Amino acid sequence: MAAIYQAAYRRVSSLICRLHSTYVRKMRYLNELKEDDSLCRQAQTSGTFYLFHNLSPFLQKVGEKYFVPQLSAAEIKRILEKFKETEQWIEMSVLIGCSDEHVPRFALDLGALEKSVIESELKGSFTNLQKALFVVDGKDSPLLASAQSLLQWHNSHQYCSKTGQPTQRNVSGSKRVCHASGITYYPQMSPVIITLVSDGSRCLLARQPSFPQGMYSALSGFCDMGENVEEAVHREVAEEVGLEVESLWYSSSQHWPFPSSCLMIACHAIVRAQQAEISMNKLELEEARWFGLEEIVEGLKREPRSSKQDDGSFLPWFPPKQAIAHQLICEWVKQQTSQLA
Ligand SMILES: NC(=O)C1=CN([C@@H]2O[C@H](COP(=O)(O)OP(=O)(O)OC[C@H]3O[C@@H](n4cnc5c(N)ncnc54)[C@H](OP(=O)(O)O)[C@@H]3O)[C@@H](O)[C@H]2O)C=CC1
Ligand SMILES: [Mg+2]
Repeated sequence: MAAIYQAAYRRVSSLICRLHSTYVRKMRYLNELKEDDSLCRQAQTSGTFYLFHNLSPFLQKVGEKYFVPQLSAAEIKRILEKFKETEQWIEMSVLIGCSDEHVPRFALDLGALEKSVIESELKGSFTNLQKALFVVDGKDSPLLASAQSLLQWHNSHQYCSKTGQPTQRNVSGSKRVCHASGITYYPQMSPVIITLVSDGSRCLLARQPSFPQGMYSALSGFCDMGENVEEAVHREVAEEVGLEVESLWYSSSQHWPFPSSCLMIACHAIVRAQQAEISMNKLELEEARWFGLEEIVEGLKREPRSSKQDDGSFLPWFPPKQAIAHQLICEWVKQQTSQLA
């Protein structure tokens, strides 16, 4: 009788499985890989690998385009053999996703091996993430950013902050455990709000001293402990430019790997036009000012290279399309132009 029930249960389960979308099956599979060490170890033998060297991703250049190659486990072993290293290195990789066909993707940092040997063997170069993110295809940059953030997190969480004992990672790299204290550590992200303030007809952009010359961006800031997104937006706008937000709405979010794993939560905010006088916080900002629609449209067309003028000053330009600040600015332009139409 039990066997009949079991067979019926299996048939229903497999039917449910077939009914699930590709996306749902993929997410379920990834979750299984995170939870099941032996399944994940097995997956490493059939997976593909993104290589890093001291947190810089490996890129190949074909003509003017940059690609992020996915290497097979066999190719990784071939590189390791060159250094007379064993395939145990593969265990240091972290799971970062999988294809629709359930081919798992891992990231592996070979920072302890000679960079130039790998580069000449694989015909490419390890490129600083600050450059890599902006030259690769748009679909690859979020993957590189999350892979690098996870590798960086493992790098800096080797020890338990309570006992000082080494922590051990699971096979997928989704967590680390201190066996002495029983504490489980999960990869951390810092929530950061980014807000494009408008007074109805102008928008407010600012420069931090560390920004490249001529670049202006929306206001941003780390959320404080216990604060919600709305409170963080109100506080940051008050702190940085001395204005009181009247209303705000959420736009979208983005994982941002600088300085290390931020969750950027992007919002639009409105301040009253009658109370729009900026009082800038000079400790955080170098400049903050209002921009009209025309100036924003011109700035969006400008390349950083073409912003320098003959007298040495810089015309304003805005963050590139990979940054969520760019998206906020484009949304504001759309809003304004639809109001004018
Ligand atoms: N993707 C995008 O479009 C954009 C992304 N950003 C990102 O937003 C982030 C935050 O922006 P920013 O305006 O500088 O933030 P803040 O205005 O909060 O100022 C940064 C300062 O806050 C302190 N701080 C508080 N909490 C943290 C934390 N968890 N991690 C690091 N520093 C913290 C540090 O001060 P102290 O050093 O004195 O302790 C730091 O220098 C940056 O990492 C930046 O890369 C910013 C603009 C655009
Ligand atoms: Mg700030």
